[in-house]
Amino acid sequence: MDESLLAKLIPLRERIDQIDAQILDLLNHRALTAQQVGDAKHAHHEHSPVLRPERESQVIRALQEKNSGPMPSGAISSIWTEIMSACRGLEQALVVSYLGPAGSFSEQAAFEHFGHSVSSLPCPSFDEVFRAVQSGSAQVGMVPVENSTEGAVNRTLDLLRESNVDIIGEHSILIRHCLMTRSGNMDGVTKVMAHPQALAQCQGWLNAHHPSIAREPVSSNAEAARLAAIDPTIAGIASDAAAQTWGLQVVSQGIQDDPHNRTRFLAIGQLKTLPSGRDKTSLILAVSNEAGAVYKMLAPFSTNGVSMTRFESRPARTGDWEYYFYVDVEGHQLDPSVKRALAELKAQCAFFKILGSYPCQ
Ligand SMILES: C=C(O[C@@H]1C=C(C(=O)O)C=C[C@H]1O)C(=O)O
Repeated sequence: MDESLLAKLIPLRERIDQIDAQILDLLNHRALTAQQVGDAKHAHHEHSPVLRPERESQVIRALQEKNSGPMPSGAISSIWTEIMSACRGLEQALVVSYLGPAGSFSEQAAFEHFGHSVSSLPCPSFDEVFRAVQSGSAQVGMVPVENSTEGAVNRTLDLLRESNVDIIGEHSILIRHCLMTRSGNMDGVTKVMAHPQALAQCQGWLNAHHPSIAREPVSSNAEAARLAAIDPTIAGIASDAAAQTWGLQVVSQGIQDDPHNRTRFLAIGQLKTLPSGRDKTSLILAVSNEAGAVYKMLAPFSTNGVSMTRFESRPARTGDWEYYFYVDVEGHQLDPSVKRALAELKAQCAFFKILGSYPCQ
């Protein structure tokens, strides 16, 4: 290296080493303090939850507001997610269930949301993810609920209605699909495998580039990658991370039809999240199949000044054109206006279920 450059770098690197030593000291100081919080919670109530999603959101938002740069706001969020994950991990490793195997987008969402100091429980289906949370073998789970290209993830909607878990957070990620094989080319490939959602998100590209190769749905994209790793006649559609996890070569990158393809995931658990100051409430409603019923059903939101951010319907499977309506509104169920709207809805709806209030991402 150039002598004059080296002369400039040496003191700067020494300064960075000093700063890192200070950060390390502070991190340990923080970890000890978080442990004291844990001890205080435990002394107060043996089963007090270690994870407080609203507190973690408040910590990150407060730092983002305080931040004057040049650290980007997104970096503040990912760095502190990891710091809090490590602090929590000292008290108790949070067990997180999600649709596996390793390398799935659900795994990515789970790590981005809860940090890496967790214990992972990859499951073979969404049903198993819910079951793990409900039985307590996982404290939290991460499931996809909607995609910007393909819409609702119906199985998740049904499981939210059937099971007894709370939504405790949301996390949306950009979904970039890759086509991958063992060899890095498509020679001898007879099947493209992926989760049905991924096949749908890439159908235009597949029609244009590999119209004659059969498409076969499997339980997850990472599962397709796992299968492609043992069979050279299979190409998988999955994430970059899955290609690395399963030792595959990427044939084509970014093959999703929409370059802005995003999936929103929900964090689920068995705990009630308190207001964080910027929250959302999700619920399921149903009314009788009569003229004007849906219009009337929604009136309590507008009369109480509550904004609706999502409205989705699922057939109730009665064969009678009856539906469950999945509604997201701004605010926490403990906020006075939301509370009033919910009380009115509960009194008038044939079906009413609160899925949870949780911090907005
Ligand atoms: C330390 C606490 O417990 C956990 C860890 C947190 C942290 O490291 O900042 C924040 C919230 C909780 O999930 C707390 O409740 O403040």
